[in-house]
Amino acid sequence: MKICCIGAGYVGGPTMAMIAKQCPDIPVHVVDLNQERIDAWNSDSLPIYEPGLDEVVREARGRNLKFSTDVDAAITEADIIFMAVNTPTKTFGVGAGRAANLEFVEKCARRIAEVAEGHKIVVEKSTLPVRTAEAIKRILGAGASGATFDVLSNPEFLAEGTAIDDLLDPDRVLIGGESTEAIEALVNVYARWVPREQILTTNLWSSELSKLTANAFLAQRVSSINAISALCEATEADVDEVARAIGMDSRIGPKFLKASVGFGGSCFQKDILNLVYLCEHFGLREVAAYWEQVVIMNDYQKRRFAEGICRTMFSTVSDKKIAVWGFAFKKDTNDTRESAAIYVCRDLLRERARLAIYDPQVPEAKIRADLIASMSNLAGEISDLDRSLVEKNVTIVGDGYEAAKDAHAIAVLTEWDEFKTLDYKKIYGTMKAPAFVFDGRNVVDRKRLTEIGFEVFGIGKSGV
Ligand SMILES: NC(=O)C1=CN([C@@H]2O[C@H](COP(=O)(O)OP(=O)(O)OC[C@H]3O[C@@H](n4cnc5c(N)ncnc54)[C@H](O)[C@@H]3O)[C@@H](O)[C@H]2O)C=CC1
Ligand SMILES: O=C(O)[C@H]1O[C@H](OP(=O)(O)OP(=O)(O)OC[C@H]2O[C@@H](n3ccc(=O)[nH]c3=O)[C@H](O)[C@@H]2O)[C@H](O)[C@@H](O)[C@@H]1O
Repeated sequence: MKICCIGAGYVGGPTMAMIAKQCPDIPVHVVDLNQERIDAWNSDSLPIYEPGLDEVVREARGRNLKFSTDVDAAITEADIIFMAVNTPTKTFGVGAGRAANLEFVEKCARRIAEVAEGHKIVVEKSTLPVRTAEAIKRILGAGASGATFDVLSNPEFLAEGTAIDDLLDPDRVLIGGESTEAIEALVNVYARWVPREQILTTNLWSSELSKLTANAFLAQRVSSINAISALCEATEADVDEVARAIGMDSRIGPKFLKASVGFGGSCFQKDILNLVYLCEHFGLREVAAYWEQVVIMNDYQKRRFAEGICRTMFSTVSDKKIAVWGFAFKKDTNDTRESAAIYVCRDLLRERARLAIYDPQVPEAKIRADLIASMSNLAGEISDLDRSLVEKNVTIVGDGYEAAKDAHAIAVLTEWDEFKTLDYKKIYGTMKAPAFVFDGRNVVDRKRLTEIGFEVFGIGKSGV
């Protein structure tokens, strides 16, 4: 048995590294069109930051884990082919801004149809709209090579920052398909380390839809607690106390109730918008509107945070220095896709603030590229004014202290652990007074900081 995976990104890389680690006798070949990414996977500096990933890759790479750009060879050799390519929101044509762009998945399927021989199991690892497998089966079936295929859906539930633990000890593995033999072949791979009762098998469509539904439910919890955070701020209730009180109800549960500046990441928004598009496609207008509200609430939360900063700082942040702590969409990742920080920074820049941004993992070029992109229109155009705001009003610095020096305010946008243990007395001494802290993640010790002299505003805490 041999495995290949097309797409060496945040999902393809870690999932295949884990399979290779747990199944030393199965050769695993991960391929990508992006040479730079493959080179990084073959180096000591992996393309993604993920706690524990280095060790897993180091153990398996060179033994039974290989990274290359030779897509055709990988397809030809493999018995099981995973497709873990990106499925971003469409930015053009019908469904722009909502539907998933299936171009990359379709290209994979066409390549497989062209070069495969014999029998292959093709696994949808990417997150896809329900009934995509129907299209994939047709594309594979139209190939001239005479190869035969089974298509399975095996969505991935790992979260960034905890990917290795999630892969090692998943709540469940989900496999949807039509052929019992194909399902069994994939079950046997995961069963090397995941207890059988946690490997769920379903029909293809339930599996595809379960992935979108899981992300929609998770994001809905964040939007729900964020909606309540606004009410807390108006009523002197404390959102962490409310979350704790409701989370102790075993029917609600305590996880995913952390109020924040808004959820980010490559998937929540795109998957919900995709769900909304699907519902509209099937004429389910009320269902579409229900789920869309989760994204609308998230946009409101990001906007509300930036507006709160301006309002609190005497209604102007123009020419004021604001330290931005954290740019990744959550801690323990270098991923910035859809990070709330991008939109908060954009709004502050448009108010002419000067930003000193620090993130322990995100490189300067990435931060600047994200800010430029956030100011561009759909055609990718950016006004001279917006470009000069990113060029002149943004500096990227090496730590939280440097960011806060001479600043009027600190905005905490990612919950990196290091922000809990900084020397706040020292920081206070270097800032302009009154020194504001806007904690978008509720990570700082409000009481201590207030005693030092800071004016602290949190999410769902009375104040901002
Ligand atoms: N990022 C995450 O934490 C999770 C993502 N997912 C889903 O997994 C899928 C992949 O996501 P990411 O890994 O984050 O994306 P990514 O953008 O990090 O990686 C995708 C990779 O596929 C490559 N690629 C695209 N077309 C190709 C082709 N025709 N041949 C070879 N390589 C090709 C790209 O060069 C890129 O390196 C998406 O559908 C996403 O929704 C699911 C669970 C978690
Ligand atoms: O399909 C995907 O891509 C993945 O999306 C999420 O994983 P991820 O986006 O990596 O990270 P999460 O931990 O879910 O956080 C998402 C966002 O919500 C925010 N969040 C999360 C939890 C919470 O209580 N409050 C909150 O604001 C985080 O800060 C982050 O910005 C899901 O948790 C994974 O199960 C799924 O596989």
